[in-house]
Amino acid sequence: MRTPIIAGNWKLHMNPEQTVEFVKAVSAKLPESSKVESLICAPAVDLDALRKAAEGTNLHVGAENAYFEEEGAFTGETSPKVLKEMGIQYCIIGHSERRGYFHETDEDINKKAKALFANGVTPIICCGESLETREANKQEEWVVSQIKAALKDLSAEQVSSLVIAYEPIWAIGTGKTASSDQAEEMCKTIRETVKDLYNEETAENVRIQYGGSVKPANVKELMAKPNIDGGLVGGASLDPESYLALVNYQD
Ligand SMILES: O=C[C@H](O)COP(=O)(O)O
Repeated sequence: MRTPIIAGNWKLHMNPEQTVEFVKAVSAKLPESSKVESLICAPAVDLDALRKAAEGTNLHVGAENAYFEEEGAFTGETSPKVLKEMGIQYCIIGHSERRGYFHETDEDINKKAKALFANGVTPIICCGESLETREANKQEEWVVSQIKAALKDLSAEQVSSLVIAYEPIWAIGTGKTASSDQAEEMCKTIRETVKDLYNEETAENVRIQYGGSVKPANVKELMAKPNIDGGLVGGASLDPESYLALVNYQD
């Protein structure tokens, strides 16, 4: 049985003080981790404050990006080894904003996944098509190719434990959510791709999130779909009340 995972992706928002305030506001009302995993992925500059504030609560902590090298002359990058040392459990990789603005390739994302596993941090691997690709009805082949590239040479055990986030680019921050049927259709395709690449057990274990204008008003419908195991939420994760409504969608 897959435990649902609702993750906030704060992007370039929040400072350490706001982070501590946020955790204070949500910590008493988070669901049990066995019921729903509540996660916040924060900017690197907030991670220390977030991890300390979240200690002893049901809030899990993740980063928004990491480099594939552990140390060296790589100005401005974040080390997966240091994430582990800081007690960070998850790290988003391959978000469409990283692919688009920072020119990250499928190969980089595969290297980052391996570096995170080498350091005991669980990757959340993002994939998703542009509006142009969807209008050309090529979304399935696009996403399948991103998944195959990202998972290259990972073991079945590793893939069982990671998280995949399907985020159609046209639905991010636009208020235009994919319909729950569109989201389910692609999450199902992703699970079938994992089954083809590995086996049934791995496909049953891997958790697949949908991201793109997820809000308290639509989370329940999305989470009711059999292949959607969670949400990766931008805007609606910044406000404590809205975040609590998302993670407590079962109530
Ligand atoms: O990682 C989160 C996604 O980019 C979705 O962002 P959004 O919920 O603001 O549309």
